[in-house]
Amino acid sequence: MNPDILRERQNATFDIEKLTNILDGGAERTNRRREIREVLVLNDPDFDYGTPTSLPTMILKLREYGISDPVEINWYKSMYWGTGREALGLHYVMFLPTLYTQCDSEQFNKWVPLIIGTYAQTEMGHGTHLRGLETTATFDPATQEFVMHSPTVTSIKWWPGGRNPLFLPLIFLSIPLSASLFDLFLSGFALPTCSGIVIGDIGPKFGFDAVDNGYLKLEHVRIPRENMLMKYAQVKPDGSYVKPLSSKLTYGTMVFIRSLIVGNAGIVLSQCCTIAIRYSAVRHQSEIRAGEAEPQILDYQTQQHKLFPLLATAYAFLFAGQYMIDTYNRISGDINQGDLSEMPELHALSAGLKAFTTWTANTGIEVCRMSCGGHGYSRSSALPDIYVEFTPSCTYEGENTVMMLQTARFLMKSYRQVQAGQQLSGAVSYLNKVHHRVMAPQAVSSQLDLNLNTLVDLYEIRAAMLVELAAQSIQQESARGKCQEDSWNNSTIDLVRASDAHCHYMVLKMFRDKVDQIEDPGVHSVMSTLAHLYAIHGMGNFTGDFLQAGVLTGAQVPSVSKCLKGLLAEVRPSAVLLVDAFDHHDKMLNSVLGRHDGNVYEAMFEWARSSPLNRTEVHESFHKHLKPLQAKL
Ligand SMILES: CCCCC/C=C\C/C=C\C/C=C\C/C=C\C/C=C\CC/C=C/C(=O)SCCNC(=O)CCNC(=O)[C@H](O)C(C)(C)COP(=O)(O)OP(=O)(O)OC[C@H]1O[C@@H](n2cnc3c(N)ncnc32)[C@H](O)[C@@H]1OP(=O)(O)O
Ligand SMILES: Cc1cc2nc3c(=O)[nH]c(=O)nc-3n(C[C@H](O)[C@H](O)[C@H](O)COP(=O)(O)OP(=O)(O)OC[C@H]3O[C@@H](n4cnc5c(N)ncnc54)[C@H](O)[C@@H]3O)c2cc1C
Repeated sequence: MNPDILRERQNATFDIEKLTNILDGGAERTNRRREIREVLVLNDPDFDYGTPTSLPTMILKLREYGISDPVEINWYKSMYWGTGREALGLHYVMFLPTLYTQCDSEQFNKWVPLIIGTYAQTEMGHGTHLRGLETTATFDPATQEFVMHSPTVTSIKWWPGGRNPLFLPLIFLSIPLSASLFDLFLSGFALPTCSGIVIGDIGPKFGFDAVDNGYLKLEHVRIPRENMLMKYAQVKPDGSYVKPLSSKLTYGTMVFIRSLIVGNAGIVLSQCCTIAIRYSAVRHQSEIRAGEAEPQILDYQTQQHKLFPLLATAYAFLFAGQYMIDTYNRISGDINQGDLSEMPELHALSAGLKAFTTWTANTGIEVCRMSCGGHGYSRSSALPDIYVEFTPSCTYEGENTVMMLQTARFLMKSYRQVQAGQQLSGAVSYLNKVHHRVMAPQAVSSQLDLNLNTLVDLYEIRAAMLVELAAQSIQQESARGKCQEDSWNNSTIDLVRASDAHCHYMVLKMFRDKVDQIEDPGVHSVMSTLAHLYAIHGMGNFTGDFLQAGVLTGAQVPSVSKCLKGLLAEVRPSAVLLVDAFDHHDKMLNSVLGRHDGNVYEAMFEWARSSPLNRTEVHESFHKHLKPLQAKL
């Protein structure tokens, strides 16, 4: 083991295993996750790590081991495939969940055990604006069929992931059927028997290469009436239409996956922090004091400033992900029982946190990569591949700006309810105080009150202020004679800013609540330090907001920076231990720089030597191209 890494792991001030247990949701979950990883994957003789041919093996193994719990499926898949996406991802996180939530019982029993499928909602002309989808579904009572058709080039289904070229069970959305906006259809197209179907691949992408994103053009293709997913809405044999409780129930899968993405952003950021911080502990470069040995780059304050706030953010997002999925499970359970009262709040929370966490993690991956210098640009670091695979999450499952504006819709509606004298509950209850809060500057002291609860309050006031400013912008636009839609559009910069601040407050609040639950003194202390770092770092980035909200004075601004520096130094001794607690296995991280043993240079040389370009002393291209040319010169 590299001596630097060894030294970093001595004198731990907290129990790493206990922190890993907290991240997993308990010691039993940690043990089960490791059992799946060590026994069912790594020690399985059939396991050939992540090669395409192993996809069928993976499916059969999941059945052989009786792994059916969605989270355990994901543990197995992520160990099998490492940090990359894989062809079945969409099947597990969109196709199956849609069948689980939108099939009636007969359809569920008929289809769920049997098929692998994709989710074709987006069209070439519309991804965000679902009411603009053009694919038609016309019911033919004479034959009890729906005629599916792509009337225009822009209506061609575009992007469905995992578009199996041979057999194409897919769920797709078509344009409105009477009062309902969308209905989901399951269409088992076995290509040889279905004319009128044109499918193909949409071509090379920025990444996401393990997933074959395709296109689908339908020319008056007929499918049985029974293929409409009929849990919430039905078309009867006589063509009459039974409306769903809410047209938004069709959007349920998107809410589910957005809820998952919040935790996934935390996982991906934790992977990158593991790589960058372990590497920074073994990389020596330049000098701090003339004549002394080159220091670990982790001892440079700028390196700490790049990485430690991201480390704190990774923990924050992992805890936010736990909260999000718990909230999703609770509210979707109520929805299943017919209680839709919290559906708008679930939509607003999942949409906003999905955008907030993916935007932040996306930027953070690049900071981690660049903090590793040239070796960060090498594929051996895994960081370029992680970035390429993660960055579309800012676009898919709801483009982030659009998602932030969905949250803003909910915030504006809540603000108007407060103005009308209503008492709010839930995540927006802080708006109840928006008119009564004394936003006077804190005590004249130039010292910041570092109590975590106080910091949460400051973020709450900042969010409330920005919500009010956005609402006032809309009111000012209306007062200038703008229609409601133009008043909204002319305020969307403020609206996104308000949603971002709302999400920032929510994430810090969740972090604080999680820290409050931690009983072990050592773990509580180090997590409290990270939560403070997360809060203070945000205050440094958005100082203007806190000054404008009147909760920070000009005299206190220097202490924000001073406090930040102190917290960076406080985290330094525990940095490697904090990434060890994420418990990412070398095989899954697949990074020469992030190895648990820190033996980077030896591994990098071996990695380079294994390159196909190094299979022969002289590359074949010399003999094929250069040598003949030299002979002619
Ligand atoms: C078996 C399970 C296995 C689980 C495994 C466990 C773990 C997995 C681990 C990791 C996985 C993590 C991540 C996964 C990684 C990758 C995922 C894999 C692949 C990704 C492939 C990508 C797929 C896709 O992209 S599918 C297509 C996605 N498309 C969208 O999201 C469309 C976005 N656009 C919209 O949603 C629409 O703009 C809009 C928001 C619906 C707006 O609609 P519209 O009506 O036009 O506008 P509004 O007038 O604004 O809204 C009207 C009204 O409706 C309310 N509303 C809107 N949406 C919803 C909703 N979803 N729910 C509830 N209510 C909604 C809105 O608030 C408004 O209401 P109001 O009028 O009262 O204000
Ligand atoms: C890797 C990948 C995989 C995908 N997999 C699937 C899949 O399996 N199935 C599927 O159905 N789809 C899939 N998609 C498609 C994805 O869901 C859409 O790309 C996404 O919903 C965005 O829609 P769009 O591409 O039409 O972008 P647009 O909505 O055209 O966005 C372009 C720009 O317009 C802005 N904009 C749009 N509307 C508004 C508004 N109301 N207010 C302000 N600004 C706005 C956006 O902010 C953005 O800046 C995938 C996409 C990617 C990248």
